Amino acid sequence: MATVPTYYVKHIITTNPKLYFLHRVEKFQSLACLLHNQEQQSKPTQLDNVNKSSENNRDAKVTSSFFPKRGQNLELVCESLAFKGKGVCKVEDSGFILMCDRALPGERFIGRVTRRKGSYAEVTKLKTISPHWDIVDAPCEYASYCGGCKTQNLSYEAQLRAKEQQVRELIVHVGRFSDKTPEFLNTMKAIVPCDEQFHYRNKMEFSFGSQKWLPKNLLEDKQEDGQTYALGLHAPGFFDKVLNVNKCLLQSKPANMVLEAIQECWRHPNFGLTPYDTRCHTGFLKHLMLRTGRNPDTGLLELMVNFVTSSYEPDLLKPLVEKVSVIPEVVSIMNNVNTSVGNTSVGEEEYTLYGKSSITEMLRGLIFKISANSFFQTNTGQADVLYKLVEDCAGLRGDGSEIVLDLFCGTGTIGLTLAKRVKHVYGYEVVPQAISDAQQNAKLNGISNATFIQGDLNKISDTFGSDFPKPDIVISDPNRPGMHLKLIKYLLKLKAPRIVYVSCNPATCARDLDYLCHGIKEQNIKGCYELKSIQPVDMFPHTPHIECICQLELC
Ligand SMILES: C[S@@+](CC[C@H](N)C(=O)[O-])C[C@H]1O[C@@H](n2cnc3c(N)ncnc32)[C@H](O)[C@@H]1O
Repeated sequence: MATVPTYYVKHIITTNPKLYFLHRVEKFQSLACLLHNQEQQSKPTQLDNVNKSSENNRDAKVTSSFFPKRGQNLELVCESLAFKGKGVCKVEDSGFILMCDRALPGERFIGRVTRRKGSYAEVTKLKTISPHWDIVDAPCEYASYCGGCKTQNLSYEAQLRAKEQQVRELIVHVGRFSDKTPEFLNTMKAIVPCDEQFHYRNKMEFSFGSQKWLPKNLLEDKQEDGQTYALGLHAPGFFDKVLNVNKCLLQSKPANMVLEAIQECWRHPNFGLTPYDTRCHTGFLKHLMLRTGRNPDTGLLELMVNFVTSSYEPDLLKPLVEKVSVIPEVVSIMNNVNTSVGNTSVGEEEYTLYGKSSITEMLRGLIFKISANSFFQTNTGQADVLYKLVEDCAGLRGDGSEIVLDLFCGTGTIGLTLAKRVKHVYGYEVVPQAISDAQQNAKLNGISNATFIQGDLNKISDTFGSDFPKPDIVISDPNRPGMHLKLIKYLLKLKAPRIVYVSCNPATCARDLDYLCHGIKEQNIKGCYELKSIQPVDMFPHTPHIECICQLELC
């Protein structure tokens, strides 16, 4: 029988959060079984007791292997946070793992098993018996049911601890780095907190929907207005239901003024505006994207409002444009027209309805132009901190002699912030618009030693690298799936003296670090890097996202 190579399985597992979790759970499971077998088999377990008292219990002889069953109610304690901020609960003795959305470390609660997935099960929280450790009041009225800020009622210090612990576990279990050596203490740095824990997002995308969503306990009180149309955030797990939101504490104050102004008027019957219905593909308004930047001359906030619609009908948008253009910070109103049935906000056509077609932002002393669809780090303040750390890890000599290869360069931000201290920067990126923004950003800042090339780094050929000199430093900042194996192999062959790996997914990051440092055994490829440091950075308080900067040096 043909076997699938382990490196391939590992690559797939860490790219897919669900599979990754399963894999991790299986590791815990085997450990738990091992420990369990060493214990006295006759000892009654808490698990047995729960089974016996359960209404669903058919037979007192039911063994732990049949546990838990779908629909069963259990009393659980959350131990830690895992992927996507889900709470991890273990059944005492058996170590069976249950995952519960919105359960926080230390919380004792009653949960109902909704799905059993092989070696772990999913649970829905029914009732909290005693709250989690480090409980705080969530300032946002939607925090307990909006999918965005899952940990707003966990103290910020506890959020940081949980994130740091996740990175550490991944580096040890997936990356195969030992945390038992004295060097590990120096390698694994403490997480860098975010100074601004609210109003830090410079971009928010809200959706218009024809079906307002409310959690069950609020249905009776709040749907008296008879309104079914909503503008807000997608209900967790639903592509067609929208939680109506009048204010989001993660975005800037002027962005909230725009949201409120639109909420006040868009349903007015005289305007004839309809939300796009994602099931029957009718309706006009799809998304409202709000981007906040800063004017480089005055330092004042400036806002772009982008309406994503299913067709181009500027007259229909006129009342909304009039309403928001009076807000002093609004300097750009755009219309992206997206005729596809998909949920994306990038339009096939783009129109300027008011003011300019882009806004600006400042980062590490440079000015960046941001258009409606260009990628830009969503937390500007913390991006400044992140880029400073990247520069430190790059360890530039500063004599203008080095070559930097900036992989997944987006609009060129990292490479451009390093350009003044190096000989040349070569940036690679798949999105053509981002490349053109990067070139304009270089011009805007008077930088002539940066070249940006459009290309797909998942599809590199054997000739990749022939059009630039061997780099001294490689910066790699991929999106969540991490680096493709082809790119890893290229880097192992290239042997640049230093790699700075910036990651927004610690699972794929740990996997890629394992390849670069320990090699790919099945392919007889040796690793040739040493992990010098791994620095988690909190870019997004109250959410499960974690950024990491890793410094690697050629052995
Ligand atoms: C996390 S962002 C980093 C952007 C940039 N370094 C920054 O800090 O603003 C990842 C970037 O990788 C790009 N990207 C994703 N897949 C890619 C691929 N296969 N080839 C090249 N670029 C890709 C995305 O378009 C995005 O701009």
